[in-house]
Amino acid sequence: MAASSVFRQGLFNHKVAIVTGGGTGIGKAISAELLELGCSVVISSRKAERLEAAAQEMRQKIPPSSPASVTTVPCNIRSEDEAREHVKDLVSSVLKRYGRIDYLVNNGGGQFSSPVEKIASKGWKAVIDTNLTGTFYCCKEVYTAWMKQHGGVIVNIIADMWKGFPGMAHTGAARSAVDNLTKTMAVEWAPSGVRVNAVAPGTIFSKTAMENYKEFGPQLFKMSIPLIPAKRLGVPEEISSAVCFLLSPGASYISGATLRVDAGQSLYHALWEIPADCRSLLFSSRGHNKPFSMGGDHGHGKMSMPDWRQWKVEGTPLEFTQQRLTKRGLKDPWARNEAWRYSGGFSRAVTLSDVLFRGFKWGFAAFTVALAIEYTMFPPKKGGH
Ligand SMILES: CCCCCCCCC/C=C/C(=O)SCCNC(=O)CCNC(=O)[C@H](O)C(C)(C)COP(=O)(O)OP(=O)(O)OC[C@H]1O[C@@H](n2cnc3c(N)ncnc32)[C@H](O)[C@@H]1OP(=O)(O)O
Ligand SMILES: NC(=O)C1=CN([C@@H]2O[C@H](COP(=O)(O)OP(=O)(O)OC[C@H]3O[C@@H](n4cnc5c(N)ncnc54)[C@H](OP(=O)(O)O)[C@@H]3O)[C@@H](O)[C@H]2O)C=CC1
Repeated sequence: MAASSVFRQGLFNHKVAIVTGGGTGIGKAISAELLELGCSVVISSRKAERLEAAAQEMRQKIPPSSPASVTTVPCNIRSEDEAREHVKDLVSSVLKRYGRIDYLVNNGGGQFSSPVEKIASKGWKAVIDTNLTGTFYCCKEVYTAWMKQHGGVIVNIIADMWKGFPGMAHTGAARSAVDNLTKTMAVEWAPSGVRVNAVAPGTIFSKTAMENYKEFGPQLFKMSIPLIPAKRLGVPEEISSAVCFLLSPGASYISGATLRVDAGQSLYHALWEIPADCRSLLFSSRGHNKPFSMGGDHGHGKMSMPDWRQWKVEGTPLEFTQQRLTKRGLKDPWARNEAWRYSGGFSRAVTLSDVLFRGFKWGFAAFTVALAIEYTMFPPKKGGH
């Protein structure tokens, strides 16, 4: 429940909002703050019991004088053919009950952590269908059924995927797509008086968010702390106030924007660790292509500028690359060609021809100068010998 909103009481009196994933974490904080400001909220997600428990809890905090109410509508936004129908039912039941939809907050979503190479196609689809297609369905349905004629405001919750999302590529791709979708809808739906914005949270602690990552959860959230300029995790209420602002008339001239609510996290380090002895196979052979490791202490937050003097040479590039490719089981001629190319063989060949060319060039120049000197000092006698 929102501690206490910084916004004016009654700001959203008689308005109606749908908040997907409104029964837990960030969605619950958004719903609670909207309720506190007088808005009626429909919370919607897959787990009906958990939704109802959250609604009960929030209901108790609504003052009797407030016009606000909270309702639950179970709905799976994930598109497995019938998802579109689920979303249609959600929207029509809200219109039936309240007769209007002023705000839509697409917060429901999530993912599992996995490196790209380990993501199964079913897992990829699950995350894309939830976060991208589910958001699309909700926006489209709310727009066609209500906002097209009456206006409204949409806020999409995305993520800190600005530098890619190593460890969660599927969600990075989906959220990036929603960032783009936000801009398109902002323009296409402007004539209807619909504003569409997004909020990109940093790492926000909630029990449910942490539990999603099972035993890895506590570690994941703890590991994030040093990588956040504020040196702490965010809390759901800090996302909620940004969402309420974007929904409010205070943001009446803001559309198509994505607000990063991450204490500068997206500008700072990334959680994905690259081993200290990493050697890029694509490193140019011009002078710096030797495999290296960095000496000294180059932990997170400590490395400012690499100290080139600390590079240590470990074998020839070709040896290293061959070892690496053999380890990966790449034994075909293509792999060997690649090994040769990436390890600098190609560049060395280019360098050799360059040296030969220069040799010829300077040799020719020297010969011409020598000839000129000889002709000046010993001009040929007229009339021959
Ligand atoms: C390092 C990072 C730095 C990143 C550092 C980031 C810091 C933290 C930032 C926090 C960001 C947040 O969003 S926190 C919010 C977290 N909350 C959520 O994610 C809640 C919603 N999430 C979910 O419901 C699930 O995660 C999601 C996978 C999307 C859907 O789950 P479901 O149970 O509905 O799906 P299922 O049908 O069981 O699974 C579908 C397929 O997905 C795949 N799948 C599902 N879980 C899987 C798993 N743990 N590992 C592999 N694969 C999995 C399998 O292929 C499944 O098929 P089978 O093989 O057949 O089973
Ligand atoms: N916490 C964080 O650090 C960050 C969170 N986010 C995003 O913010 C949003 C809220 O996350 P947060 O509150 O932290 O975590 P939670 O796990 O608490 O919230 C996720 C919510 O989404 C709902 N949901 C998941 N899948 C579906 C579905 N298919 N249909 C309908 N609802 C669904 C869940 O409810 P149910 O299980 O009942 O369906 C749950 O209420 C998510 O989109 C998350 O990815 C983004 C960046 C960082």
